[in-house]
Amino acid sequence: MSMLITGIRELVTCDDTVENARGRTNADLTRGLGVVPDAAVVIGGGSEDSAPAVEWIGPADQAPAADWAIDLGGKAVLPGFVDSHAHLVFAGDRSAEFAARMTGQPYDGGGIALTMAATREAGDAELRDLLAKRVGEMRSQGTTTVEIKSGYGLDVEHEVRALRLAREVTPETTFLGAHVVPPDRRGAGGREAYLDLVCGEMLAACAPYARWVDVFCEPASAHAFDGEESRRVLEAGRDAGLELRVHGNQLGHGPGVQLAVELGAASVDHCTYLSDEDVEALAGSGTVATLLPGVEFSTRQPYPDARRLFDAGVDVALATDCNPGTCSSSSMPLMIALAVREMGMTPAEALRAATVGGARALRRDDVGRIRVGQRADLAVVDAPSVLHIPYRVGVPIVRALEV
Ligand SMILES: N=CN[C@@H](CCC(=O)O)C(=O)O
Ligand SMILES: [Zn+2]
Repeated sequence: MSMLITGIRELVTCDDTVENARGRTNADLTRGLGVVPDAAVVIGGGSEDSAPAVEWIGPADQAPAADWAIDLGGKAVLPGFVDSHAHLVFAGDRSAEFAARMTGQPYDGGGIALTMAATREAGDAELRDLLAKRVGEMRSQGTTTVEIKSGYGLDVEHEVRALRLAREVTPETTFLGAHVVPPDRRGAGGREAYLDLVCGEMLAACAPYARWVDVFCEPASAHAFDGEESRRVLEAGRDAGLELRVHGNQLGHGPGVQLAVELGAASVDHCTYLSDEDVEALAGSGTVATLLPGVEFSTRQPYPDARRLFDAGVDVALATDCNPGTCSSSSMPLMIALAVREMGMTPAEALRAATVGGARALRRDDVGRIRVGQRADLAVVDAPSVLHIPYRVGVPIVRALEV
């Protein structure tokens, strides 16, 4: 079965091989997005084993026939967002912590223990329901690929459970046993013993359910891990066959970025505090800098300067980091608006960072662009141009197209 989609006023492909159509409204402002104006797309295939794929893209007046057709009536279409950083397997409520921060309380990672307790307490069915609700919330805002981390179980049984549940909804699962040292392990020698567990029994039990290993590398937090501890976790994960990602430089300057680059991590996420050496290291590397503006919004930390990264030639992605502590929003459109308003990105840069940038951060080339042969993961904007995404901030105008 094939489906023809017409009535696409602006098709944003994020494909560098598609030359941005010139001489039309907003041509300069959407440069780099590979725009096809007044376009049509044909989607085909799709079975139990394979996702529907894009079969044809082009001007609507040249579109081939298909088994059935829908007319979007003049909307914009773009690749579904790739949210490459999220923590969705958790229970409990930390809205009071957010409220306290708004009146000056700093964030230090200490609240993770509260979520750990609530998550361990929750049954599988409750966690599965919460997870499904959060993934649904993301789809309803245009996200079609999401990475999900463990990190609120912090013992073997509950870390495995988190990854098993996450695996039910995405192949992009990340083992984050090294999120913080859990409170019951913080006595003398407990820290070392916890790291032994993370790099030994816990990793062995979690690896079958994970693609990635991650670590909260943050010497500024007493709860998280310093450079040497983080290196140990990442190397153990790599030896177990996992690929690497890092939480780095969130609360202060630190070794996270340099370590991620040295070990060839796919992405280092947060990058709130960057030295010139960090930017230089990222620029010459295969490591993406993933910015998480919802965290700066929700912790009142300073927004990093994305311009500095783009000017240095760093690969940049945008993600939500949706989690109960530092960013409770699952909205990629909000991240785009914040990146434009607060981080110095142009709308086109932010849209690329949220699509093809996220795909790079996950080392995926089948998502993040609209291209013949790729997955038909499309998002529809209830407006004639994608520029409306940051412009109409807070208004739910983007959704994943169900095909
Ligand atoms: N920084 C570490 N982990 C999460 C926050 C976790 C929490 O506070 O619950 C983050 O990415 O910001
Ligand atoms: Zn995170």
